[in-house]
Amino acid sequence: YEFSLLEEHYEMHETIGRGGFAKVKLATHVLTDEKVAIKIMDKRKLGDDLPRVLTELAAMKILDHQNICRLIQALETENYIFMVLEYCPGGELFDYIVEKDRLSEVESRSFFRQIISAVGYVHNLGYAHRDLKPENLLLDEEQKLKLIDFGLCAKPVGGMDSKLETCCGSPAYAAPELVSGKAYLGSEADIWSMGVLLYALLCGFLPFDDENIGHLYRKILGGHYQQPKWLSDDSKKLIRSMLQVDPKRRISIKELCCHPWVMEGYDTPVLCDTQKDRKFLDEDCVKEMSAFRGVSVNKMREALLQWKFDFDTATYLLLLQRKKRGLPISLFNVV
Ligand SMILES: COc1cccc(Nc2ncc(-c3ccc(C(=O)NCC(=O)Nc4ccccc4)cc3)c(OCC3CCNCC3)n2)c1
Repeated sequence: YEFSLLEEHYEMHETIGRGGFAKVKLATHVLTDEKVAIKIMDKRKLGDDLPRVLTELAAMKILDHQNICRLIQALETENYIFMVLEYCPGGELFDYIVEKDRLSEVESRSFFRQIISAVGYVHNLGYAHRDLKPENLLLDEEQKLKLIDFGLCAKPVGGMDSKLETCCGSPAYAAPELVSGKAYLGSEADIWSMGVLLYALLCGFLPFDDENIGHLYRKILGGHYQQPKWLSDDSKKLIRSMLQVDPKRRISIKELCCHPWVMEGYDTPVLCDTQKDRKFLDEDCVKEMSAFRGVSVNKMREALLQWKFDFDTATYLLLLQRKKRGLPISLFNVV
């Protein structure tokens, strides 16, 4: 029934994640044999959260950055919304840190620069993420980070939302102004969460942690945390500048991009703009698709440049992914 259209193009596999009201299944795009993650949302269960999902879908169609998990196709049926998303074979950054106990300053810096770039890009578009944590940072096949918003908490900046802990699980990464239910700026709250993230990368545990949620809130509002002896002075200073209880005293994204600790070993500040350009299409992929679909190259290019996130957009993006991985992109012998 509603899944049949999807199942013509994707072979569904196991569920790899369950969020508030979303389920994510691993799937294979039949035509290109590429793996994808399909987020399935039941509109009947979404209730008054439906507008938030439509906001996220609209955001995903705009977000186009090398460190953000990209939308491949969007499909709406009577009762479901399907988001076909880039599959990240490396899994969650959370598991990567747990496995390695904690990361070196060099590796933490490499990851943190990618996080700054992705969050800065989202902020420049007027969005805030609001749920930055290692579970929402995935690793692709080149160990690059991809930001996702699994808990469906992405909202336009400035929104007041005291329901955070309900839709986004543990508030260990949540800023003081957020846990105290005050009105807050999403971009400032994201900086606090990035401070908690950097601490988690360098230490392997959280700065504020307590199984009793009341004690956890008190620790966050107090802003006191341990400084393990292995932390360098520069990393302690950087973390301190992000974990400022008063949001107005917190370092900004712009200052982060060229902070001495962030710049160490690199000769360029972090760039928050995208390296992708939607006006440019890969001609090999367009040609392959036009031959396969029996339409002219110009017609195929025109259709793809509309970025409708339909089955053609999906085939194009997954062919491009294959090409980037050095795999053949001929569609005829894949079917
Ligand atoms: C190999 O073992 C493993 C093990 C685990 C995972 C994987 N791979 C793997 N790849 C891709 C996904 C995925 C991508 C995007 C979205 C999403 O919700 N996008 C929407 C989105 O990103 N909005 C947005 C982004 C930025 C700003 C604003 C809005 C959801 C899921 C995945 O999910 C599994 C969950 C499991 C629970 N923790 C989180 C990930 N898993 C692989």
